[in-house]
Amino acid sequence: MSSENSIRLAVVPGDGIGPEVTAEALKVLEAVAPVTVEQTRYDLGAERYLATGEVLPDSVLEEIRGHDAILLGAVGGKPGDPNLPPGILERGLLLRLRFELDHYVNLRPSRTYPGVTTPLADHVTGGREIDFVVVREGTEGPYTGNGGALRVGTPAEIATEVSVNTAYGVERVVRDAFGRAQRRERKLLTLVHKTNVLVNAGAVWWRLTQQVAQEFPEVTVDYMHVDAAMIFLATDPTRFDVIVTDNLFGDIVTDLAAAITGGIGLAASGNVNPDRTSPSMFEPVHGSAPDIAGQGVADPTAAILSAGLLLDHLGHADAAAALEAAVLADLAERDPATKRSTTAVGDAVAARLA
Ligand SMILES: NC(=O)C1=CN([C@@H]2O[C@H](COP(=O)(O)OP(=O)(O)OC[C@H]3O[C@@H](n4cnc5c(N)ncnc54)[C@H](O)[C@@H]3O)[C@@H](O)[C@H]2O)C=CC1
Ligand SMILES: CC(C)CC(=O)C(=O)O
Ligand SMILES: [Mg+2]
Repeated sequence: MSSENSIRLAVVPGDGIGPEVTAEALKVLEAVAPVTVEQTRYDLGAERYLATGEVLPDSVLEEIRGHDAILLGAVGGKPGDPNLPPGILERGLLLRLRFELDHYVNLRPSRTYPGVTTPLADHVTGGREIDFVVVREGTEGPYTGNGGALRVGTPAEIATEVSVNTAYGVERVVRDAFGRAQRRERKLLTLVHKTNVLVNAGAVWWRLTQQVAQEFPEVTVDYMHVDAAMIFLATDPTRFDVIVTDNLFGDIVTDLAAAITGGIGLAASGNVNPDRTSPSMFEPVHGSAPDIAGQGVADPTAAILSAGLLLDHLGHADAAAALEAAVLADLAERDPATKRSTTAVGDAVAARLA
């Protein structure tokens, strides 16, 4: 039975720890009132590719379009796996979903959690909480597949990956980031780029940031070269509020952001289509973690929090808040000396919602 609280969810568990953490996110989603989930599971990933040669058939993509949202675990094999051509799943499945569904806002919040220790000493954060969001452009940059290689395997080999930055693509993600900054208390937006070297792409980002800033007079605009931003993420992360950046820089920045706030197992993300012309996709920041896959030790918190972002995106703000509160309570009571299994964490969070 379909109702306004029912979510038609496409689930892509994927590879490695993807299915393990997705199962826990679904467990928690099913425990959150008043939403109900009607799931369609898609067995996309390494196993299907190896068995059939299929990565993302067009018919499957069209079916996925018919859902309210997508929950994805992670895709990809062990780096260097001879059975998987490099990027076949990352580009052919994950990025294809992001591009085809126009997920131009890759939203990655980062915050400290009560009870969670971080690698940063107290003197670095000055006792203040880290709480920022990275708005990573999701459909352009060097990830579009523009490039190639000549004279492969010879000493004269040349390989290129061209970064694509359109005014259309940059302006829309920058405007989204300004909107988020406007709604936050500190109203501070930091553009992170490398305008001193990547002068063509940098000029588009710089100019459009200055231009869109005119629409948001309450938002303070800052700029930082990406290398310097790494210094400040490690030494003074509370200075950030909203970071807007391109697809590659955002990918790297958000793994560091995860590390400084308690680990990659806690970092959630949403691949958002703000115009709602297609379903948005929610997934942990991390990958398929082949080094721990199958051991039942992956932390499913990032996947669970990603399900919270999904609820919020679909307008279930109360359910999203309840899910986040349950995760926070669970984190606050975690004993770092006791390692819990993936399912134990999911069970504990779900139990708080029951
Ligand atoms: N969105 C996606 O589907 C992504 C896929 N990948 C793919 O995943 C594969 C592995 O990539 P890596 O670079 O190793 O990144 P990764 O994020 O999978 O793993 C990096 C490190 O973090 C640990 N880790 C990751 N998630 C964890 C969790 N939930 N709990 C505890 N520890 C966790 C792993 O054990 C590993 O030591 C590759 O095939 C890569 O292309 C990588 C990033 C994102
Ligand atoms: C395949 C990559 C684009 C996935 C990734 O590392 C990410 O989105 O953070
Ligand atoms: Mg990444």
